[in-house]
Amino acid sequence: MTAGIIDGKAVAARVREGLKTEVAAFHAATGIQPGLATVLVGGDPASEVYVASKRKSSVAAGMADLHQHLADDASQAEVEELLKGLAADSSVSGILLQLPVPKHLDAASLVELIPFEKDVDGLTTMSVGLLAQNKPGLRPCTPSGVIELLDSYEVPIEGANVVVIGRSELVGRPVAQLLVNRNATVTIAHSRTKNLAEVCRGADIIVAAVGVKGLITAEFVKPGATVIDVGIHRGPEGLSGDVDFAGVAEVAGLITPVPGGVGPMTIAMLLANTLRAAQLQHELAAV
Ligand SMILES: Nc1nc2c(c(=O)[nH]1)N[C@@H](CN(C=O)c1ccc(C(=O)N[C@@H](CCC(=O)O)C(=O)O)cc1)CN2
Repeated sequence: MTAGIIDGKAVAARVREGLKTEVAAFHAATGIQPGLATVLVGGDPASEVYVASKRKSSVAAGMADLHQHLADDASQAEVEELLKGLAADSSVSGILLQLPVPKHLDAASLVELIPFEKDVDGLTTMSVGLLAQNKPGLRPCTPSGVIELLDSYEVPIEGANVVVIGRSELVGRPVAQLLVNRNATVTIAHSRTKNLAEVCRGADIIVAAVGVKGLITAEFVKPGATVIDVGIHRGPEGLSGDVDFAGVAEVAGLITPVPGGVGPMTIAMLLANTLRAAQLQHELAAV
């Protein structure tokens, strides 16, 4: 293996430590304890694990845990009622609707009930617009985590050729926009892209967020390129990503592992967004 490993666990731990100090300082200066309302509908096992981790990490950072759990058969109206209540509650700094929600619910319209200043997932139309216009706002957590990893390992973004594989609203589109806002030259590849391996071989940075286990193999990668794997696949042999780690690590300059790469950054950036949301609401209240 020639590639250096990007240690997401270590970067996330550093971010979380810094936030703990910032939260304490904000609390002491304003009397406001940032509060995170995670909303889980149903009992999807992976979602339960992620939400438990978000709650534990928020408390460790000095925030209030304002978790809400609704049954699997909660109606659209019940979830709407809950979200409207949280939107109006001044003790709630950030609201997060854990995805996916059960199939009978319309996730997109539920997300729109979150006011932009509490949208710690950065998924509302308002937050997406602010990102597109490169205006201050709350950015989606996994994409911000990708940028934080690149910055932590001093990977140049400005002027870099980046291929993002995947165009989801949660990861592909926002990460591409964040990279464009940092003056990268970005190609968004997807299931209809022709000659994907050839397109990827032109990249200084590859962000794989396509949801196909092991799709990115060594022949997709220019020697020395940075490879960021956002995929998570559970199999009998444990977790793996969209990247064939062993093969690609022979060619890449830097690579994220799965687990221990991008995943831990998602929760660290959520905490950063929750503090930022509390600060934003404090500033808006003073106007
Ligand atoms: N409302 C949201 N829903 C979902 C999001 C999101 O950002 N907002 N992202 C994913 C799931 N997710 C957080 O919710 C998440 C995924 C992975 C990890 C993580 O730490 N992964 C670890 C492995 C953990 C494990 O053993 O499973 C790693 O990669 O090292 C954290 C959060 C979908 N839903």
